[in-house]
Amino acid sequence: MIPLFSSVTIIGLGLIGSSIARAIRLHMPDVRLSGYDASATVRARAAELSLVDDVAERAGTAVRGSELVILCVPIGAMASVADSFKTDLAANAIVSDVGSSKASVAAILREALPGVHIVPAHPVAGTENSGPDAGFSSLFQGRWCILTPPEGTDSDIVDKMSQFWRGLGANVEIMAAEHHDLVLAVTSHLPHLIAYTIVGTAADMEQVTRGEVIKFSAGGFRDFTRIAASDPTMWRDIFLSNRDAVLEMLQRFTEDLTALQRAIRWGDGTKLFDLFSRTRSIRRSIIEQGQDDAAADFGRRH
Ligand SMILES: NC(=O)c1ccc[n+]([C@@H]2O[C@H](COP(=O)([O-])OP(=O)(O)OC[C@H]3O[C@@H](n4cnc5c(N)ncnc54)[C@H](O)[C@@H]3O)[C@@H](O)[C@H]2O)c1
Ligand SMILES: O=C(O)C(=O)C[C@]1(C(=O)O)C=C[C@@H](O)C=C1
Repeated sequence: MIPLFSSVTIIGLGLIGSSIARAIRLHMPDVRLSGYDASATVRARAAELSLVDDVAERAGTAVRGSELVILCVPIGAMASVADSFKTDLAANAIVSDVGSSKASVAAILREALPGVHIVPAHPVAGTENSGPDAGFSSLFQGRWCILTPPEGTDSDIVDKMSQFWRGLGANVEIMAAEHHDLVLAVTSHLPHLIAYTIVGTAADMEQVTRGEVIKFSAGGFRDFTRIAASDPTMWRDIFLSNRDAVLEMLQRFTEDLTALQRAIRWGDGTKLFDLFSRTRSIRRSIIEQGQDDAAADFGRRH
């Protein structure tokens, strides 16, 4: 296969950046990889792990001569990072990112990098862990990567980015950034908000329950604590950047929760049973589609 890119730069060498680097090494071994991270500790660790061929001391040095630059930093850092390397970008370089919300990141990149080919992406794969040691090469295997190219993007460039993600093992879907943000608000952002809330509430209850919440945590609560252990910076930025879609979904959710509260208060067992049966079948169809936790479980174990 003709290599899609001869050189790729990864800015931000944490969970996602280091997983992309590892997957490129595995599936596209001829690609010249360079990287940069704002943290000197992460840069040193990336060099120790040989995640990339060159760990630069500046973002501008890392992107020089690169055909593809992927921003793997928290959403709140996208604008300043893009600004820091814009004068060093090669002509015709493609810039992409992996941010978990898309419309606001696309606007930030468009403004910071006028005239540059920008193809925002979101690999819908991850774990609650962060940093260069948390990444693994199979993270994207069989997972979705959603591309949200702005209208008018050259179709050859979109095809190239689709092939790139397929090359890393992902399935690719293309959609509008606003639609992505609405879908992910319900499938990813709201579940995280619920997990953060319930773990916070339980922690606040510790005095009343004499420490027994943590002591007897098993099953349901334990699953929530995994999600609620996710990176605070990353999730703060997701909620601030996808505010409108999250608030809309939260409104719907609150209404549904109130309906369940009524069902419990009035002893409406049929309503509860019907909902729980419907949700059980949703879980089963997710498993049948092969979208279970296999990749994330692998990452947690290794
Ligand atoms: N964690 C997930 O499950 C997941 C999944 C898909 C997409 N994402 C998105 O990927 C991005 C990165 O998330 P992650 O989980 O890899 O986080 P991470 O904390 O593991 O890594 C982020 C890295 O970016 C570096 N960084 C921060 N500011 C920087 C700057 N200004 N310049 C250069 N480096 C900087 C940090 O030092 C860190 O090493 C986020 O935008 C997030 O929304 C995360
Ligand atoms: O499995 C997890 O730990 C995740 O939360 C991963 C998850 C998700 O919600 O599915 C989190 C945020 C990303 O943008 C993509 C994936």
